[in-house]
Amino acid sequence: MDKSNGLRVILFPLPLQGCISPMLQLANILHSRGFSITVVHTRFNAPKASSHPLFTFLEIPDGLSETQIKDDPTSNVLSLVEQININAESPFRDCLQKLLVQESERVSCLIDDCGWLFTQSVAESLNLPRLVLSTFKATFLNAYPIFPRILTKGYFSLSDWEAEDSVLEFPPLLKRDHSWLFREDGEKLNQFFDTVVKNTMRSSGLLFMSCEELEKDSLTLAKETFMVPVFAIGPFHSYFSASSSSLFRQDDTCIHWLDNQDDKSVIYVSLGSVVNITKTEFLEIAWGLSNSKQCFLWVLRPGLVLGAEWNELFSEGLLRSLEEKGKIVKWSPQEEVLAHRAVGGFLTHNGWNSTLESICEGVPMICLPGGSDQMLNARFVSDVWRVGIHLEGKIERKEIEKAVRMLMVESEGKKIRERMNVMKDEVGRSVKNGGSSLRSIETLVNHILSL
Ligand SMILES: Cc1cn([C@H]2C[C@H](O)[C@@H](COP(=O)(O)OP(=O)(O)O[C@H]3O[C@H](CO)[C@@H](O)[C@H](O)[C@H]3O)O2)c(=O)[nH]c1=O
Ligand SMILES: C[C@@H](CO)CCNc1ncnc2nc[nH]c12
Repeated sequence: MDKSNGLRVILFPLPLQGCISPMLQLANILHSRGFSITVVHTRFNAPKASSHPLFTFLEIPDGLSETQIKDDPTSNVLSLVEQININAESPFRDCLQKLLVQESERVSCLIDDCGWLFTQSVAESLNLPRLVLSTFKATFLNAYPIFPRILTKGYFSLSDWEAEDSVLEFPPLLKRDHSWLFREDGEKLNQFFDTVVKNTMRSSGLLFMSCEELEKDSLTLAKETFMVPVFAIGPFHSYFSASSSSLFRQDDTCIHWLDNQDDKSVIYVSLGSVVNITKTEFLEIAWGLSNSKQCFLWVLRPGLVLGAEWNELFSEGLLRSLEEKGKIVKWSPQEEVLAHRAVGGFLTHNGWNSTLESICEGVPMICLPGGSDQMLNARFVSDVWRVGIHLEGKIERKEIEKAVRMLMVESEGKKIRERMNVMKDEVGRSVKNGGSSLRSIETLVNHILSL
């Protein structure tokens, strides 16, 4: 670890697993460059301070009641983000004000999630520079300013069969992806995106957990769109594991189970921390996996299936046939799983973190996006990079069985795997000596020092 440079950076993640992990990776990167780190966080989904002894953690109230927390507010991300944006504003302002007075080191800047709507104004009122972290692919954030145009085109109401062709405004998205993109109220989203865009344009810089090897053009476009310095500083998974920021207890028994499986024989199945599926979809996935006759490791997160606690929907017969070939856990150490020699494929919802982790470990994917940026990530994986198979929203046992077999045993799968190996090496170079992300971090550090 480098020695301290006498400066402190304040970080403030959104309280979602997919936002906390990249923020703590950023914390590790900046700490390794000599910055002291304070992480301000809500009580809800508080990161585990004990996993990060090098950083200072400060909790602020978020106004969520015990009943709201018990009902799992992450089941509607936009409502949650709206609610905590209202509740956390004044506690955050108080906390930041106190910090700036009490802190013995000079505070260089605030870096927080693009989903916080009040932090730009708070930082300005305290004369503190603010940088923005987007936990999405840059292509997705670039779509925020053109959202009103997309909205008026009416793609959202198209039904699947009308919508095979691509969207001029937002490649490589297909029109049919749009009905899924945002299942929320368009006007509400419009306002949200508009605020994010305006705040980002007032900020001192924009950070992405991404790299030039993945999206050079989108990064250039982001610079032009938001007119602030842009830094692509990832993917750093092989250096600072995202799993160390896990909010839930990881079931490590799956690693021992993987140890007993053949090389590249297991399909890992996980839909991330917020996506929900219906009971019917859940059973179709279960039968699809079982009928594929391939080994699988399935993260069945409590709360994943709407209206179910955990695995009570399995009949005894189905459970028995699942257990022949599979292992089911509530939460996995995902990066360790993807890095395991026995894992040969990843059936994923294509959250940006999962997508990056899969690329870093060279694991080809089956894409089952659940909405928002996942629709876009999935198109890149299947249609642009061609390192995965898209289920096209068909959560049907036959389709799942077909895709699993195609990826794991057929010659098409072999080609996809070869392309993924090439991509893994390319993207891996970004964080090695002389790589684009390492250079970007150097520029970022100098930028922060100049603020
Ligand atoms: C289910 C499961 C997840 N994880 C980790 C892997 C990832 O680092 C992280 C999940 O992040 P993501 O793959 O981005 O997915 P998710 O939780 O849905 O993330 C949200 O935030 C992401 C980043 O903004 C978005 O790209 C997604 O669309 C959004 O839904 O949690 C585990 O370590 N073990 C697990 O069992
Ligand atoms: C409807 C969503 C757009 O997908 C906006 C609020 N959600 C979010 N806003 C900002 N960062 C996020 N990281 C994960 N979810 C996020």
